[in-house]
Amino acid sequence: MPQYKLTYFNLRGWAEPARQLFKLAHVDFEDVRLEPLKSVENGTPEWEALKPKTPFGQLPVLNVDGFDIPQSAAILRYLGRKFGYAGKTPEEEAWVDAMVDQFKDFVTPLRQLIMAQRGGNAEEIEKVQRETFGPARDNLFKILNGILEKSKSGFLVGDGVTWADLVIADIITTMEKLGVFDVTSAENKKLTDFREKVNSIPEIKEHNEQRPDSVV
Ligand SMILES: N[C@@H](CCC(=O)N[C@@H](CS)C(=O)NCC(=O)O)C(=O)O
Repeated sequence: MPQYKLTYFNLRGWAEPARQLFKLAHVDFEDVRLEPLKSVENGTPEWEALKPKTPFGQLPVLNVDGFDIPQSAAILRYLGRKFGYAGKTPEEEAWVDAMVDQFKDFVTPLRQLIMAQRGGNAEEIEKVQRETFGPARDNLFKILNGILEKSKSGFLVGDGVTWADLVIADIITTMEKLGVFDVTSAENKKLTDFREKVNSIPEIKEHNEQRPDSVV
């Protein structure tokens, strides 16, 4: 069995679905958590020392028997294929990739919202919500709702859970914690039920109950 080491900050962020994949597959890994960044520009001493040694100067990085893999989606695709959570056919694999690519298009507006919330200026938060984050979220939710409507399994792709489900379920949690996803809203019912379905998988449930909590 290879030795896996996943290095990230002490956040859910870009690493959480990979941590969940290890739990789902019952595979041991070293969960290295650095102090969270003080801000995107201002790192921490332990990160400053590690950054130049990482392939792309960012985390997460997965190390497999001494071999480094950067970029969260590459890590997830690699683990998903190895552990059987990447889709059952090349077409399903393509759809898993497409779901996560679609989500990645949403990251810039989401980051703008997080930065505006951190700045604490109510006018700026309202502007980002109205002009960038809100329309991007509505577009993503329309796509996700359409897919879930047609899904026979309740998962996004095929008849079982894939790494795309873990990514999307986790980002719903982040949005809830940021105050921009209302679990009580009827409009959000499909997405709320979807997240519940993913988070009810026994291994995921156990992992989520034991993990350190964070907003992102
Ligand atoms: N596209 C990358 C984004 C990774 C990323 O943004 N990492 C941030 C933390 S969330 C980071 O390492 N920041 C520290 C830095 O850039 O110095 C991925 O998906 O892995």
